[in-house]
Amino acid sequence: MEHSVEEEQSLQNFLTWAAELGITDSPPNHPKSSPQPSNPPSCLGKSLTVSHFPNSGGRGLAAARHLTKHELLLTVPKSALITAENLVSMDNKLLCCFFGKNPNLSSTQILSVCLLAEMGKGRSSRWHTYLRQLPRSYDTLVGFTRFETQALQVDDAIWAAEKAISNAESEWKEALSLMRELEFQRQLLTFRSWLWASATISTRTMHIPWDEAGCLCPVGDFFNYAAPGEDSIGSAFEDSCMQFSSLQVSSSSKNEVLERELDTRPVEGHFRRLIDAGYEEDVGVYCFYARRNYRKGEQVLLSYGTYTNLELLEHYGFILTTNPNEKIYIQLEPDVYSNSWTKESLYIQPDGMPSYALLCALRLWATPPNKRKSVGHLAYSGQQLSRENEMHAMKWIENKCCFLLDNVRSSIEEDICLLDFAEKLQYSPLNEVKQMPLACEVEVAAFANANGLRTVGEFSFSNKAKRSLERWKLAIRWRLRYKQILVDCITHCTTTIDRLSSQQMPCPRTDV
Ligand SMILES: C[S@@+](CC[C@H](N)C(=O)[O-])C[C@H]1O[C@@H](n2cnc3c(N)ncnc32)[C@H](O)[C@@H]1O
Repeated sequence: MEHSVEEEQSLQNFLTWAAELGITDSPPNHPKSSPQPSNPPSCLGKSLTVSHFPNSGGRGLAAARHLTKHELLLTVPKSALITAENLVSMDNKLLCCFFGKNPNLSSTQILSVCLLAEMGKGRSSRWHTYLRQLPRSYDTLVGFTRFETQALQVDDAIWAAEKAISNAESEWKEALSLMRELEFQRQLLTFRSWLWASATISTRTMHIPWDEAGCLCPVGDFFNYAAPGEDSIGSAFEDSCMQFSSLQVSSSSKNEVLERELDTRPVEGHFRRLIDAGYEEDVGVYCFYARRNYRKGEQVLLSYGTYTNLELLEHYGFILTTNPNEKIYIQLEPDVYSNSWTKESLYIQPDGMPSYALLCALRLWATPPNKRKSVGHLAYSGQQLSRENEMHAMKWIENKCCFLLDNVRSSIEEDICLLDFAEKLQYSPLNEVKQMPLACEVEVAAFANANGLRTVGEFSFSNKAKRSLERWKLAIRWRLRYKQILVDCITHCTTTIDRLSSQQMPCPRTDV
């Protein structure tokens, strides 16, 4: 990716500014800390450098040298963290508006208002150098147009997008009177500006114990994401702890427990780090650690938490082709559903296998009601109950997957074709996109229509259409992965049924 001289200069200014705030990748007492000042002064260069990774997050941080697992890589002092508290404390207008009043807004709404107020100050903002580095637009679900939302094809995903949009709209309306009271410029009062602020917060805030909205963490928010467990071969304990680490995660109480643990551990030393990032109260610093060893030049990644692809799309605006935490939730009919399982435990895994709970629930359902009690303990311990029972359960899952696949508008082959076409639209000169694949005609026409393009040949895109193309591709990639998992599940079920039906041996338990 090409970067303008201006962008490079702006990044360099930002890194110098960050160094002045005390942000550093070679903290004092760090064994790799160097007394030599860099020229121009920069907060990076000893352990990390800014680099571009086109297929895994774009701008990110690369290892500047060999990095060792659990090593402290970056520290950001509390005074450099951008929180609602410090934005309000340095702004008289905000202070007056909030002083003694409860604006009845959530902490995230308050941070959005503060962020927009800061944007309104332009160059005079204390955080101007940081704010300039922020993306101008995001691909989170909340920014999906109607066409892009429909391109997700699956009801649950469409519903998630519609809910995100309507929630954002309500939150914006609730905050409008405060923003008017603060005399925001007209442009900052728009829903578009609100979406930008809330997406900035959703994609970049990091957990802090004293504010649920989290904080913006200059330089620390340059780390791109890897799913917990994806690139670290840690112990089960370490992996489960990683779920609660770093970028704003769902449960603040879990974080508090974890941070209490962390406070007792030295920054460097013999103890293994439990997580890869967190605010350390005793030193008043946000610390980032290497989750594994890295070779020089490799991208250093952070776990923001455990997310399915739909959740990643909703909160961060991207998906992973290989996401170990992907799940296709399966709704059971009332006659199959057992209260013993939470709905979140009933799903198909990314490898196409039914989850433990789903299989247990179906094995019990496939057992005659009068026998369920006597075999319950076997089912709950994950055992196969009988050959017929297993075949019955597998047939149910297979039928369910076929039903779900029948309910989406396009096939896997069509999606692959469409994705290929959409990629070409982006990278090929116009005249190379000669023929539109027939199978994709309807959707391509809908895309052209939604973006005010008269014909599919007219693909010299406006910036708005380019952004829409990105989100459309994300929607296609999301639904494609969904369908591939369902197909893998069908293969698993049919293979199991074939194997069981060819077995000659009678099963030990023929009573179920
Ligand atoms: C905390 S920021 C990371 C830095 C960001 N790349 C930047 O340039 O500022 C999080 C955002 O980076 C992108 N991102 C992070 N990890 C990614 C990944 N593995 N694949 C694709 N995009 C990713 C997403 O846009 C996400 O919302």
